[in-house]
Amino acid sequence: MYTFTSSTVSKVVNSSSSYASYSTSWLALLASQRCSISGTAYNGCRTCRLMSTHIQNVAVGSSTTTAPTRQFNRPRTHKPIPTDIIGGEKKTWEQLGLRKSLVEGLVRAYPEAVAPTPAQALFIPAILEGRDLLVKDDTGSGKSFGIALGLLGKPRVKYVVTGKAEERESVTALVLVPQSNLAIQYYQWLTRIAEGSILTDGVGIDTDRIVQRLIREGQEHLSMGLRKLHETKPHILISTPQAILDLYKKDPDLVPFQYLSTVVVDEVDYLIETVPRKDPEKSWKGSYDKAVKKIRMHPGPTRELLDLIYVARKEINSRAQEWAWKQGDEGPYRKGSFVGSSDMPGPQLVVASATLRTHLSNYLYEESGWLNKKFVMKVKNTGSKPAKKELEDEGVLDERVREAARSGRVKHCVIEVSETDVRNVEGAINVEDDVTTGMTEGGGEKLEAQKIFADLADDPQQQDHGREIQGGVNFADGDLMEKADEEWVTDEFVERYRNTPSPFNPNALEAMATAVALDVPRLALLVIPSSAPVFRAVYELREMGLDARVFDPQKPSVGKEEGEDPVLLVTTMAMARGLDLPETTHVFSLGIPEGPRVTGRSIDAYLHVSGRVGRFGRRGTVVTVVDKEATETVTAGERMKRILREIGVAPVRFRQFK
Ligand SMILES: Nc1ncnc2c1ncn2[C@@H]1O[C@H](COP(=O)(O)OP(=O)(O)OP(=O)(O)O)[C@@H](O)[C@H]1O
Repeated sequence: MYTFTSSTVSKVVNSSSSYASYSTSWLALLASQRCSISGTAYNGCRTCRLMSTHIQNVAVGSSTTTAPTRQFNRPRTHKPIPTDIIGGEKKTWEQLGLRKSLVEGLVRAYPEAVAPTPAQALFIPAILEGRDLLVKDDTGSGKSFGIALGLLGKPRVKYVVTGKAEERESVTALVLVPQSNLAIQYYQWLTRIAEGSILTDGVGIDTDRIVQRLIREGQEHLSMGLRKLHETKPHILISTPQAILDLYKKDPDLVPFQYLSTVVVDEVDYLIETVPRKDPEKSWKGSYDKAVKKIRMHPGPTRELLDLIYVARKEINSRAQEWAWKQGDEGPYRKGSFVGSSDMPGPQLVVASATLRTHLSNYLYEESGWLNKKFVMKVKNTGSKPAKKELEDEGVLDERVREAARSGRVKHCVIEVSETDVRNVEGAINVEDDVTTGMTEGGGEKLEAQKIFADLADDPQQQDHGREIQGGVNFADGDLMEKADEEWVTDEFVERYRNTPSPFNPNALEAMATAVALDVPRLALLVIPSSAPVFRAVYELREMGLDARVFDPQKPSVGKEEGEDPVLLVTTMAMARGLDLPETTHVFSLGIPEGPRVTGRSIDAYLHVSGRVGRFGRRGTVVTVVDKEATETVTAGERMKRILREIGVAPVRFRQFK
């Protein structure tokens, strides 16, 4: 499907003149090894010589040799090499290989982090060892936090400038994230831990030497981050793939890829799009082909960047694969071969997400060419869930999902709204008050839902919210956002919003506002579609009397006192990925995330949205508000029930509604 080897190299190389130095280091490495394919010395192997000529040619911009291109549908003959590892032993932080001062810093900054989770106990040593890693575990289980710790535990990369005696520091680890909120979160964790450990070390702190972020935040351009990066090279650089690509094209020496020790791709399934393989005989093959073609034409910045960083690995993996197809199992991976040993060129690659579907895993292992296949570890769900298939065979799935809904820490509610009615989706199960959700904990006053609706209905201003435009029309706040201050709202905003129809369904907003007023003790999060205007949503919710605010990761703790009005933070699906807001008890979603159809994508999207609560053993409530009007035979409520069933739970009744 996705061809790599020479075409990628040429593409990559043509876009950058500094590729030459990068490929030279790889060639030196190649020359010092025996060929893994022919088994002869590198210089005596025809394939190696061909390859090196090819790489040298493309490095100077004159690709003449064509390396073999992999065909997507060739049979896979080699055995899968990585082993899945589930769970791990209980260990202390020190036993994982983290140095004492770092652990002291961690415990000082995060006293609750007394011990690593089973998954962290597995992947932190693997990070320190330099293994490639695929980490898939529940939302809020500590993946990103553990990865950040592992990176802090790695030795600093230094290099000697040719002709000079001095050593220079280079960026050791590059953390790629989809958006600025997650970058800020990483940054905050890392600086807090580093500050704690430096206190222990008894030396001053230069945060810029430890971590920097290079990312566009709001209206801020990259220039500030670039200035810092020019002055000091951090141990860990957090950025987006696009920002690093832009930087590489402009100034490839600022973050030289050949010195990187680790590349982390967090929320990998968001950053790299893949599609499930389909049976060529089936009728929907056409749509699959179309999707594949689209990805080939627009591979996206993450693929582009990783192709660039792992260009040498791609060539080696590709040749090894070719060899395997010709020779049968294992050949290129045999003992003593440098393919797949820790000597493989390129930095360690760590990818993580709560949702890592098989097609993405397959792509990473079999097609991307980025992984060091013999030195890779897969750490997956440490919570044990029975396979859905097994449950279905036994005919117990429904009972199991109902039980999971009753006993789970997170309650999933689905509310259907129409012009005249707001009610729980049919079949939502009742749970005891004390196990519900934090609904009663320190909570807001118990108001009657009907009363609030009556109030809203009486308010002529609320009735004015137009219904002409609904769902997903983006009234980009554009220029106005620039002027938004702490309080976010200016007269200009108000003026514009008053005079334009709302893109939101007013019934859904009202129902949600009511649920917040009735049930949220202090802090909740509203996640709206990525294309929807956040400021507008905040404006409308404020008009309804809620303390709604645009989510700002720089001040996530709202710090309201008990008894005060709850705060509702508003953000988009894209900006919510990976966010950790421990104080949040409720998350609201307007409509089916990535809906309206039930697909792997919408199920994963729901998992990420709902995963903003119930993190690290906490409890929480997820409320999805959908439109009752059935535009098709299946209502949105029924679709949401299907999504919940897919993730192993049933809807729970939101008790203040019918
Ligand atoms: N070993 C630990 N002990 C106590 N708290 C921890 C530990 N590891 C992580 N945490 C806390 O767990 C919370 C969730 O961590 P993190 O954001 O890394 O989860 P995640 O698995 O990456 O979630 P998502 O999939 O949503 O991105 C954070 O508040 C973090 O401080």
